[in-house]
Amino acid sequence: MHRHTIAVIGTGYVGLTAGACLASLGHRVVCADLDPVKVAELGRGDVRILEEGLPELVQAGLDAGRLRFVVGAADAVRGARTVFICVGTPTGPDGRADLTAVDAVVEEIRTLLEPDSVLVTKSTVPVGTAARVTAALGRPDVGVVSNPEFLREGTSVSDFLQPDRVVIGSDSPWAAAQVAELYAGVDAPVVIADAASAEVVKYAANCFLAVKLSYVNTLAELCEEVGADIGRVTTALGQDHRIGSAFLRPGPGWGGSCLPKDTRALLGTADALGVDFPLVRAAIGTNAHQRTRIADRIARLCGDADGSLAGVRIGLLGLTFKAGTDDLRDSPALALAAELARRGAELTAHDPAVPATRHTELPADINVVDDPHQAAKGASALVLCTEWPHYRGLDWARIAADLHHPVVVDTRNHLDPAALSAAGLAWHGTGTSPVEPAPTAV
Ligand SMILES: NC(=O)c1ccc[n+]([C@@H]2O[C@H](COP(=O)([O-])OP(=O)(O)OC[C@H]3O[C@@H](n4cnc5c(N)ncnc54)[C@H](O)[C@@H]3O)[C@@H](O)[C@H]2O)c1
Ligand SMILES: O=c1ccn([C@@H]2O[C@H](COP(=O)(O)OP(=O)(O)O[C@H]3O[C@H](CO)[C@@H](O)[C@H](O)[C@H]3O)[C@@H](O)[C@H]2O)c(=O)[nH]1
Repeated sequence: MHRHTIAVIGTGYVGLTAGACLASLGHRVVCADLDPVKVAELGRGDVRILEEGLPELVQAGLDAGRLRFVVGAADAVRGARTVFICVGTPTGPDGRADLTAVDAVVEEIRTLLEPDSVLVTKSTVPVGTAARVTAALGRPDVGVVSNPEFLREGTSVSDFLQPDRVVIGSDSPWAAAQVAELYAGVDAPVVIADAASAEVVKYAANCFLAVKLSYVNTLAELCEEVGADIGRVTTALGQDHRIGSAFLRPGPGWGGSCLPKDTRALLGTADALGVDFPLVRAAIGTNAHQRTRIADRIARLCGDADGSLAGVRIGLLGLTFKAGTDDLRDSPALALAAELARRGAELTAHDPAVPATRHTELPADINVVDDPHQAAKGASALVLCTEWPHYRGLDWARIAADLHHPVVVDTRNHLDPAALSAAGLAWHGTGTSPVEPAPTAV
């Protein structure tokens, strides 16, 4: 395998994972970020994000002398044959992806790129960006490639090294081939496409997943109305290989740094092109409906008939957008918390990845505690928002004694209803019938 010299610009979830994984494949990688504190920490092997296996991989890269961290893109691109842009592309004021950071990197390195090198966008960027980058570069010798990233937070390393596929899009076949070579050590199909198709694939995948989840969440609502069980429905549904069993778990809605912003961005692109995409719009609307639906349910259980929760104390288990990550961006738990607070609830929350010291990142009306049992103390309901595995093993008898009302709302059907019932708690799952406290327990 050829060993390449690579620059990675941006050391967030994607850049740091890509940098460390590419180094583990034998390449020499220089990662750049704007934040000097982060660069110094990473240079010491100090990884501040929660990603399984990433600290070890970064340390191994540093020890082998194959991974370095520098401040600023300019320093990183010197001597690099391939440069990956991995900076953020958040939602802009019009709903479309804001390309300010991508444009800034291109402007910064335009004249510094090595002759005949390749510039790759790994950031999620709207269709047309490769053409825009090519025009801004003004460097006919430099190949421009779209190589969208499909990793999930929490499992970023294994997703990067064992992906379902690698997508490489370019209008320059030599540049696509050069990027494909970097993945020689990865056992996955490589899809070579034109740049526009590669850019579309990324949004197509995330929006499909969002549609699938909104579909499931509405099915769950339907199941509640008719007395069916969403677990049984999705098991049978997923056995149809045309549908697949992944991504069928109902919950408080889909969140995170990608699905919400990428659905908005695809709609923005479609709108700008005069293409109506009602499916994606409906998926977003259905997702926003989940917080209202769950808050209505909580209000029925321990608030007023009019939906108010004035002065009602609620305990929340989980704040991150899913288990296994410390990321709070667009978390459905926070959306639900905001809705509950709007109705007057007093909130105490626990999350293993959000110690009380991170309270400054949260709305002031959420009291963060470091012990899940504390979240239950004096609350009228305990609401599970994030599926952290250890929540299954909580001391339910103690929680039953501490709760003001013995009610647990499990938005993800993560807990064991029998264990809760035996401890004297009512379990209210999603898309299924509630389980009342066992008569012997009360
Ligand atoms: N987070 C994910 O799971 C995921 C997965 C696939 C794709 N993506 C996409 O990848 C991109 C990055 O996402 P992320 O979650 O890693 O973002 P992030 O916000 O965690 O990290 C971005 C990093 O880029 C740095 N940066 C910004 N401008 C820079 C510049 N001019 N020079 C050097 N560094 C700069 C920032 O300081 C930050 O550290 C986005 O487009 C996102 O949509 C994210
Ligand atoms: O059955 C499921 C699966 C997921 N979710 C929720 O859906 C959201 C997104 O989950 P996931 O896709 O695992 O999170 P991300 O890490 O944001 O990954 C998505 O977004 C990334 C950024 O674009 C892509 O690279 C990934 O392929 C894509 O899965 C979270 O709130 C999950 O709790 C459910 O409610 N039920």
